[in-house]
Formats: sequence, structure tokens, C-alpha cells
Amino acid sequence: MSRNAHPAGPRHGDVLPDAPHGSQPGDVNALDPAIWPESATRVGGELHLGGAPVSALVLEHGTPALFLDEADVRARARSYTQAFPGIDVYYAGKAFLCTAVARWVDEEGLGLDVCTGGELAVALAAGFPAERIALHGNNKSSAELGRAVEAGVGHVIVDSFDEIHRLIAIAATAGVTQRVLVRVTVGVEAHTHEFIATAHEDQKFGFSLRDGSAARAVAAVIASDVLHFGGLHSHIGSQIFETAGFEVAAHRVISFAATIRDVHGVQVEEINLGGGLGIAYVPGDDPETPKQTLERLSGIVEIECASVGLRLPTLSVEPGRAIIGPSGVTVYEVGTVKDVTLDGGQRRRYVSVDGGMSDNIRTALYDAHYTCVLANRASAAPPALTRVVGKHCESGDVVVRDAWLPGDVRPGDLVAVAATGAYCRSMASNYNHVPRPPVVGVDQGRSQVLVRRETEDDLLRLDTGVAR
Ligand SMILES: Cc1ncc(COP(=O)(O)O)c(C=O)c1O
Ligand SMILES: N[C@@H](CCCC[NH3+])C(=O)O
Repeated sequence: MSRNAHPAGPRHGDVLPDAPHGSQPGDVNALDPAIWPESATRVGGELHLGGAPVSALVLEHGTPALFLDEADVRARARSYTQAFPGIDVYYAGKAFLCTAVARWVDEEGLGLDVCTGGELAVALAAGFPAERIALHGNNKSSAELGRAVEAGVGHVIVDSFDEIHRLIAIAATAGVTQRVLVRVTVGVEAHTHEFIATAHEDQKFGFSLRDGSAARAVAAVIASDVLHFGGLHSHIGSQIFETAGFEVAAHRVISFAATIRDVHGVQVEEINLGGGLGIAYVPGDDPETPKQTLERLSGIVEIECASVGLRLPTLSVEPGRAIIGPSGVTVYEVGTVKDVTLDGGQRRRYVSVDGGMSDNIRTALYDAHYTCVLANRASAAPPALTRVVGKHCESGDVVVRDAWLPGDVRPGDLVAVAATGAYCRSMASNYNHVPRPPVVGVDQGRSQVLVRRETEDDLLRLDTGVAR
């Protein structure tokens, strides 16, 4: 298992100053359409997002800020629902959720996957139809389960025997029948960073197919008269480019569905193959289109079902990153530029920006790679290999490990980092008491604050002021 979220060998983002493959890119001002949202263009050298110049966006909203291209999010959501009619698509809210995004995906006809009471609260506050909400989580509390049952969520994906017992008690008290899917661990080693692979045996999610826990969980659900067994769920990991893992997962889940039919005489209504579809972060990343992926998954399910004589279940998926990731761009202001001399004499340039690991932990956590550009102007200066770092008191506070930026980047310039829509703001922290940045929707030249910037007052609001 690779440690790297991008395990496919050397690439642009891995280049060190002294590396033999450290060739300079052709044009450091270019915006690769595979990485940037469709509305990202340069007008007179300046980056425009959602039809607005970045200087105007920053004047109004400050830096750092995460700009979300609404049309891009909606188009990606639609590309899933329209790619393959008949497949149910749930947007995985963990990638990023606020009430506006919940409404966008609702309007585009998707369901919503939430995995905590907090995400459920945001979905309900947005008026998201409860019957199209699915509740995940390996440690749902009684309060979270109770809230979900009371709200009438479409299904709960059960993940432990404790939870099944808890849910039976809650549904019985509420006098309702709750539909559930059983999350199974299929034993697949997904080709992604080990922290985001979720289908190998030795981790916390799901019931193992191998040791019989999944069979016992399904039996417990079927035996309960307040739970309705809706089907099976498998999620093998995140930022996955190869579909081989999904093929193995589908094969194992469908064999299990055939066993359930044979043992219990119960037809599996739905098979959810989870999320995990990768996106392009750096040049050369080449994910499949939603249409290609869904066609392939549905083809695999059809073949597997035919081979065991199983009636075709509804297929569902839960993309998060692939819907919201490429639509987000984080814009920072450069504060300092410093060149250091490495052992061996090479120089490395450190460009410090006004955010960092508090608004994007992925570089530090997963060795993730990003693409960035000088945003307020184009520059013809020779490119310099640059490390874009944050303002936190931590040497691992890196936003973009190795980027080619024009050699004349200076304090006051704006740097835009692409593909930050997923798992950046949603995993943001207040480390060093840095207020979290706003999320600003951009569309057709207009911008709207979706989540406002935190203030120092917000930080102090939780501090009771009690001395002891
Ligand atoms: C159960 C489940 N579904 C869906 C997702 C969404 O994954 P992604 O954003 O990679 O599509 C995740 C996160 O990995 C998950 O754990
Ligand atoms: N948070 C991870 C993905 C895993 C999320 C859901 N299980 C990332 O940033 O890539």
C-alpha cells in the first residue's frame, strides 16, 4: 500500500530541485482545464473565477478564501445523475457541506450522505428531503440515531452490532420501521493513501465478509421486525483512479447477496458501491468521467448478478470529492518570500501565504499534491521551483510542496490553489487560533458568501473566561 495519495510514480508535484525529472513546465500561467473549474480563465493576465476577477473577489471577501463555482458543482452533480439513469446518486456531504450546497444537490436530484448529527443538522436546516438522506458512521450515538429516525431518513447504513441493537430499540420506541443497509468490508486493498482506504480487513469500518460478521449482521437485521433490510453497502476508499477495486468489491458483494437470498429467501434491493472516484489535482492525473465509471460499475453489477442468477438490485453510489473538489479554488495572499540553500547548494524558494494547514490539512496528512498559479497577474519571469507554505507554527505546514511559480512572486501577490473544494474547508481547524476562511459561491460574475469567515470574536465566544 502506497503512503502517497497519488501512488502512480514520479509526477510534476514530486519534483525536487535536484531531481533528474525536474523539468520546468511550459507555461506557469496556464490553467489546465482538467484541474481548474471551467470558469477559471485569465483576462488580461488576471485569473477570473465564476466570471469575476480575482482581485475584485478578494477586495470583497479577503484572503484566504475558498471560492466555489456553483455552475461547476451543479454540472458535476448532473453529470452523475444523467450519466446513467437508474443509478441513485448520493452526494457525500463530508467532502463539503453547507446549506447552499445541500440545496444545490437537492435541486439537481441527488440524495445526500451524512455521517454525523452535525451533517444531518445542516441537511435538515437546508430543507433537504429526509427520505433522500442516508446516515453513515461507525459510531453513531443514540442521539444521532434517534434524530435520524425521527426525521425519517431514507436509510441508515449500519456499521456495528452495538448500533444494530441501539437502532432496534430506537425504532421500536418510535413505532417505525427503519430501512437499513449493512456496510460490509470486502477485503480490497484500494490503491490510494492508507489513511483513506477503507475496505481492507484491519480498519474500523463495516462488517467483515471474511469472518462471518457481515452474515450475522444481516441475519440480525432480517430477524428484527422494526428494521427493513434494504441491502448492502461497500466503500473501498477515496481518490481512486483504478476501477479494479470496485470490480472486486462488486463481485464479493453480489456473491454475498446471492448467499443472503439462498439462506434467508430475501432479495437484496439495493447495492451501494460507495464513493471514492478520483479527481485531477496535478497534470497527468487522468480520472474517468462519471459516465465511464457508472457504465463500468453497472456493467460489472449486471454481469455478476447474471452469474449468480440474482435479480438486478438498484445500484447506488456516493461521490463527494468528484462533485465538489474541482469546483473549489482557494486564494491566498503572499506574505513573505524566502530563499534557502539546501545541502548540495541548490536553492529552494518558500512562499508563505496567509492560511495553511488550518484550511488545507491534506498536504500534511496525506502527502497530497496540488496545482497553484500566480492569480492577480500573469508573469513572464522565469519559473522558480517553489514551496507554498502556510503561517502556522509547524514546519509540516505545507500547502503545495513543489510548485513552479514565476520567479518574481512577491508579497501582496495572490496565489490560487486548484481543486480545494473537497476535504479542505470540511477538515479545517482553528490551529494557532487562525479563523477559518469563508466559502464564497461564484457564478456569472456574482459572488455570495455561503459560509462567512470566522472572526476573533468567534474564537473567543467559546472561551468561557473562567480562570479556574
Ligand atoms: C462511506 C463513504 N461514502 C462516500 C465517501 C465519499 O468519498 P469520495 O469523496 O472519495 O467520493 C466516503 C469517503 O471516503 C465514505 O467514507
Ligand atoms: N478526507 C479524505 C478522504 C476520506 C474521506 C471519507 N472517508 C481526503 O481528504 O482525501
